[in-house]
Amino acid sequence: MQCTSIMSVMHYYEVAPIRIVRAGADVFTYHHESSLEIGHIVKIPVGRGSQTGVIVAPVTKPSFTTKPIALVVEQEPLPTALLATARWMSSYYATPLAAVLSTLLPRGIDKQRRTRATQPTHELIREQRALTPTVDQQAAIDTIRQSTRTTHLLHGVTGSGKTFVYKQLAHDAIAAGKSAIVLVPEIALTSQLVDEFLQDFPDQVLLTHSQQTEAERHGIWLSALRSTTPKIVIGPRSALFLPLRSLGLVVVDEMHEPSYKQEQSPRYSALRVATILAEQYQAKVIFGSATPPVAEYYAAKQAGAPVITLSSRAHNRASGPHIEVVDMTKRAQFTRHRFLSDTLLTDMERSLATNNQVLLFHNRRGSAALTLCDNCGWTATDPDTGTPLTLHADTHQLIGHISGYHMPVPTMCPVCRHSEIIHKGIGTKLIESEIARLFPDKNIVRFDGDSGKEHSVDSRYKELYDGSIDIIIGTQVIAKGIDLPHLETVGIIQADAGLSLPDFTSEERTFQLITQVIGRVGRGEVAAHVIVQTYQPTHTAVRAGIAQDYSTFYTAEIPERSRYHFPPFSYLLKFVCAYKTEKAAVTNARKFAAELRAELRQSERLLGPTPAFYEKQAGTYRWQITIHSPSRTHLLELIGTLPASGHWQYEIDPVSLLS
Ligand SMILES: Nc1ncnc2c1ncn2[C@@H]1O[C@H](COP(=O)(O)OP(=O)(O)OP(=O)(O)O)[C@@H](O)[C@H]1O
Ligand SMILES: [Zn+2]
Repeated sequence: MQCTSIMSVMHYYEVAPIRIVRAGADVFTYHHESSLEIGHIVKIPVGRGSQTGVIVAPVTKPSFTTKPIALVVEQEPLPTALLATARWMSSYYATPLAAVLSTLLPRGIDKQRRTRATQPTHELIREQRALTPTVDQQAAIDTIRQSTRTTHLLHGVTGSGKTFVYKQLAHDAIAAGKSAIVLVPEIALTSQLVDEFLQDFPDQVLLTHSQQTEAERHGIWLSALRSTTPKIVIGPRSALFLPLRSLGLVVVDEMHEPSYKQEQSPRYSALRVATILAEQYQAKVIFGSATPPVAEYYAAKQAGAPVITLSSRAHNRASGPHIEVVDMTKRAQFTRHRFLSDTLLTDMERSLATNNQVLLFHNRRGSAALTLCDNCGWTATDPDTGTPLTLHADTHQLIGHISGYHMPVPTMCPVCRHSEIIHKGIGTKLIESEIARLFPDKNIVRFDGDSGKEHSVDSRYKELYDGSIDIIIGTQVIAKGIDLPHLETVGIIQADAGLSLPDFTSEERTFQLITQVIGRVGRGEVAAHVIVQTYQPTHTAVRAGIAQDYSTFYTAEIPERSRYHFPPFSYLLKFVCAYKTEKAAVTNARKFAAELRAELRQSERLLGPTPAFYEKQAGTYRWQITIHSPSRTHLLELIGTLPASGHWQYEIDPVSLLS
């Protein structure tokens, strides 16, 4: 009734819309006739339309007139810890709160949906034995249990049994009535981890992954929000944002993986967000890896965060593999095939004869990296990016992996009309076709960015585990984390392939991949072999990778980072502009660089402007400027000097300077 509503007290709230309403404004004031809580998701009128928003604070009646909140979308408010984390992300990454909230909340949050089952339908695959913890594992568990710190780095060599440590600490969290989040770097590793956790926590696992539909994601989000019992959440970086009532543990498994950095705005690091979230909930975080990023390792030590080491393999009969290095410049080792050495082929044959598995790793997709004319040197390049096109022989296409550009393979040179078009370099598709020719009766499966959903490690995990796939060929997708009992021979086709990329993390990435791939074997009772083929056997990243020697790599890499002002010694800020013409890109980049130089401090360095590695993209020319600074705060201030135009993008803490 009219008069009672006048009599009743109005409540005023700051509401943060999940779409940007006006640049620079994160919150707006609205009123509601009943009392609401911080974190309530509501519908608010904005202009002529309506928007979803989140209540961030109660306020006193303002002097201006306010509009009413139209509707409360969810009875259960968002956990305040999650909201606080969102606000932290907004300021730490200099990103509007709306952009953060729309990342945090599921799409179609205001839709009414039929409720559905959220338990993963997963048939248990891995054989479970009751494990007695090793001395190292028990010590790690005890240290983390007793620690009063938030973040812990679990540096455990490949096969050291980090999963067991995670599970024990997850049991602790559940026993205390708190949830746990276990992050996996990509869907490839989900099945294995879900299997491990479902065995221990059959009714409590909530699984999120990138291939779920909008409705499925929403369903899982709601069941987290409404759940009164603790859950084990398993998923990619976005799993951090499930609205849990309580949280006792966050695990970031394979913390060195680049997928923990989001590449669209907000360009956040799941590692940083995990720590902030855990602080809000008073939970513990474990970053696990056999190859922690050197910058993270250094920072953890500096901050006095516990660094816990598992230095040997967990399985009592695991002896580590026998490793052989093949120098690719010595062609006498390649009498049977041009890139599959005699040693590798012999070892493959031996494993296959005894029904054991073989894994071949190569970090290049497609069939060949370079297509060129043997007569005049013309190279097939992507008109959008200026970088070489990759041959995909199965579809007779040349494809740009960044732009998606494709064209049929030319039968003659477009410049000199010569018919000798040659293809150089090795890709996983070429390896697959060669292996299929050499081993025609074997079950061969390729896993890489081209192999599609039905050939993902996740969907074919059972065949990988039980050994019915004989030969596994793949890129970095198969390099990490997987634990396969029948795997006996591992071949690295060209260990130095990644070193040619001009990026500050290329060597680290090469070291990590070699270490991780070798670590796929020698984990159990099978006496395993690894054959590492490389043109650069003496390169530090290659040598330390082969020796599985983190400390050698770390000791060599840290002074390099210091000398060239890279993390952990400097923070990085990258500005990239995109213009229709090269001239405009150069002129504007130079102009902004001059403005930035005027703001620079003594301890800071500006590099550029230079053409971006992918100089041409989507019909624009891209130029970039990089700033190295010991002060992250000052870099955030520099973002504030960005010209107000749609031509510029910035990224703070980039993990690559190439994209
Ligand atoms: N205490 C134990 N006793 C015997 N076997 C164990 C023990 N702990 C783990 N294992 C076994 O050792 C193998 C490796 O364990 P896990 O996959 O957890 O290694 P990881 O540390 O995660 O390695 P990676 O870094 O390569 O992923 C698994 O097969 C696991 O079942
Ligand atoms: Zn030519």
